[in-house]
Amino acid sequence: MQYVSTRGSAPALGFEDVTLAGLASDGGLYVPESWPSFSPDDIRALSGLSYVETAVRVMTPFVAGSLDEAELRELCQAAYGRFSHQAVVPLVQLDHRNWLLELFHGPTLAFKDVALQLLGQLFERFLSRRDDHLTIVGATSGDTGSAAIDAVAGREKVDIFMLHPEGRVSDVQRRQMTTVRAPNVHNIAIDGSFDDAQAMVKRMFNDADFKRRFNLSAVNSINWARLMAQVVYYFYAAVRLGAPERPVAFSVPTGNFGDVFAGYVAAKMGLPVARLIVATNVNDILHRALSQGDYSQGQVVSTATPSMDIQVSSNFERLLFDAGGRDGLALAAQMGGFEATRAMRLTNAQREGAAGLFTSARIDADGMTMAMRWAYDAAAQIIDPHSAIGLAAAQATDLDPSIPVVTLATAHAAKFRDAVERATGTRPPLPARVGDLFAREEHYVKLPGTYEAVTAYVAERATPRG
Ligand SMILES: Cc1ncc(COP(=O)(O)O)c(C=O)c1O
Ligand SMILES: N[C@@H](CCOP(=O)(O)O)C(=O)O
Repeated sequence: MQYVSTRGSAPALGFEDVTLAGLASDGGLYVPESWPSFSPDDIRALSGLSYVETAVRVMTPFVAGSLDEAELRELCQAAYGRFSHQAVVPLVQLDHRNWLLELFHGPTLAFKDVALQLLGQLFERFLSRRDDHLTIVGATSGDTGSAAIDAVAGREKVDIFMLHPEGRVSDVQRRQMTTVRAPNVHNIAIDGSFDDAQAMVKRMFNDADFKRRFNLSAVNSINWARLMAQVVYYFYAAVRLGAPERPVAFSVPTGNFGDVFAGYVAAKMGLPVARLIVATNVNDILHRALSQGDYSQGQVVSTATPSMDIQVSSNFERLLFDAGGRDGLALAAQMGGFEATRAMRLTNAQREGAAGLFTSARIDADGMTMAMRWAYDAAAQIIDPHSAIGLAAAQATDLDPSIPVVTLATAHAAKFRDAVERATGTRPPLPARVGDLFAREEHYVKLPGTYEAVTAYVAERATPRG
């Protein structure tokens, strides 16, 4: 399998190189040169398989040329062996039509673990083949940071620098990052938003000299391997609900457009996905883009769903590329325009290409609270605010009532205890695996939100290439 850049001028690479590169050298994102195809029989054959075996079947075409099936299985077993639920991602029924796919049973209690536990294994395997060292720089609005740190803490061939927006993540999220004691882990709180942090990370990748000197790689969903691992659970859930015979809709709380783009990939591979509901909070750039063609960056507003307080969604570029006809050079010009003016209109081809599968909803604080209360009162489920945004969007979307709707439950309620308590009157306890979080000592630096301050900090501590 070869991968091409959404901006059309970086060299095509195989899976191993794409995983280690993160962002393409022309500033674009890597996507497979064509989508693997699963026939109805291939999908039927997934029925009854464990999560690990489903993962091996779904991901094998994407890693071809870099890992054989036995190697992939070994890495998946190591990654998903650390989940606390036998099913890895259990499905829970809420009513006759609504389901939750619980993606938060990994070590750091959010869906990010599903991909990042595997990415940690992939880095280790590929680096041992080439005797190399990586510097990971990442941006987090709360969950990617802890999941990535957990996946690479203590690994000899990797240093990780994680930027989070100071004061804009929950206490549990911050402590999950800053209480990890390992010499290769560096936490940086910046004065700014997640968007500022993400822009800095991309700028470091686009500085060819800096990228080469420190051998930068990415753990954010700009890294293709992140999305590949997330495609698996769409297959796993849909097969349990009757695919390929019965189509299934998914509602996805969305920020950086990675999770829902993985659903698009599953549909492109042949999974009968009836709808992908893009659920945003009031930071609604994606809702405006999909419903009106207006992709313009608004001011970020802090909400009770901090992980989705995002106004520039990295992976939307992947959709614009694929749905718009895969013209990389045209997209490079369009994205250049966005980077200069912070606004762009989708082309007709991009809008039509997305319209067949996507629908969107913007959910405000009241909608989120009502969904949390409904899940608690009607189905005895305590859900986190992000999952509630997804559930509210599912309930607001008009669909054929015979189609099951799966809301992706992206985080454990305990990560957002104050918001959950406000909505339901119940304070979720911290699960045993993070039970002593508030007794541990925190380690992080605060830096001004400038590129110069952050790169100077990284350059002083990262291992330069020999
Ligand atoms: C709990 C939670 N829900 C939803 C999202 C949004 O996912 P994505 O950025 O892949 O759209 C995030 C962060 O990305 C998150 O941490
Ligand atoms: N919500 C994310 C933001 C980063 O998204 P990613 O999927 O691109 O890593 C977070 O929790 O950090």
